[in-house]
Amino acid sequence: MLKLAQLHGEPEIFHSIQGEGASQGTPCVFLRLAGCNLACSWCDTAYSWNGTSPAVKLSPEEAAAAVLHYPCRRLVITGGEPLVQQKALPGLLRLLPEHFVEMETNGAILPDEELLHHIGQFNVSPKLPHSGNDAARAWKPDILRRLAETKKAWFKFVASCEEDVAGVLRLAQQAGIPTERILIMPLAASREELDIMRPRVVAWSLRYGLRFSDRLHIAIWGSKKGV
Ligand SMILES: Nc1nc2[nH]cc(C(=O)O)c2c(=O)[nH]1
Ligand code: SF4
Ligand SMILES: [Mg+2]
Repeated sequence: MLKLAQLHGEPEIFHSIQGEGASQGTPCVFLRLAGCNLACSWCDTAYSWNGTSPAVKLSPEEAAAAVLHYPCRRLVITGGEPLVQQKALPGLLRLLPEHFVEMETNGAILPDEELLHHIGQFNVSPKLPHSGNDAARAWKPDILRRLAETKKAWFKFVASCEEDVAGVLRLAQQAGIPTERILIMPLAASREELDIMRPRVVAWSLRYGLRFSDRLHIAIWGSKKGV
């Protein structure tokens, strides 16, 4: 069984454009799993792991049917941290052989070989000290190195100040992350915060030669969930 986040009384599966990262703007079906191995102070999906909204259990067949409801052959598996449930995922992905699958992950759990085979793109978002997590739990250079070696991974870092960006470059080097695979993204939970942060992050992106990622779903829908 898969445990999905619950939103408005339903398992959270929705159709939207990818709001962040290397495939920003692409139509995708999103499936949000419950549970996380970290606890970021600014998490925008805490309801998926902090117990305020109980998870919904779906069989692989039920989850695949809900995904296939949408006329879209690109799937984003997100959370929470989807790799907490990695053993249950091949059963779902075998039922979706025509889908290209992206996974949003915090990069602190290593996907096994079977899952590496199924996932076409990892959107890795390693957590910096400003996330409030214990660094030894959140920053796993060996796992990030392995993900970088797959050549399927992009690394998006949430930045709130210029020191964060300098830190990203230092840490990325330590974890074997190629500079051209890094994106920096504004820390923002609302459209207002995003409007303030976007020009700052763009200026850092130019200064440090790093790719910028917007957060289109926040720009368009604000802090609304399930979009
Ligand atoms: N449109 C849209 N794009 C997203 N990219 C990553 C998301 C996430 O919550 O992981 C997300 C999300 O929740 N919505
Ligand atoms: S890793 Fe992601 S889902 Fe988990 S607490 Fe941090 S932001 Fe939230
Ligand atoms: Mg998110």
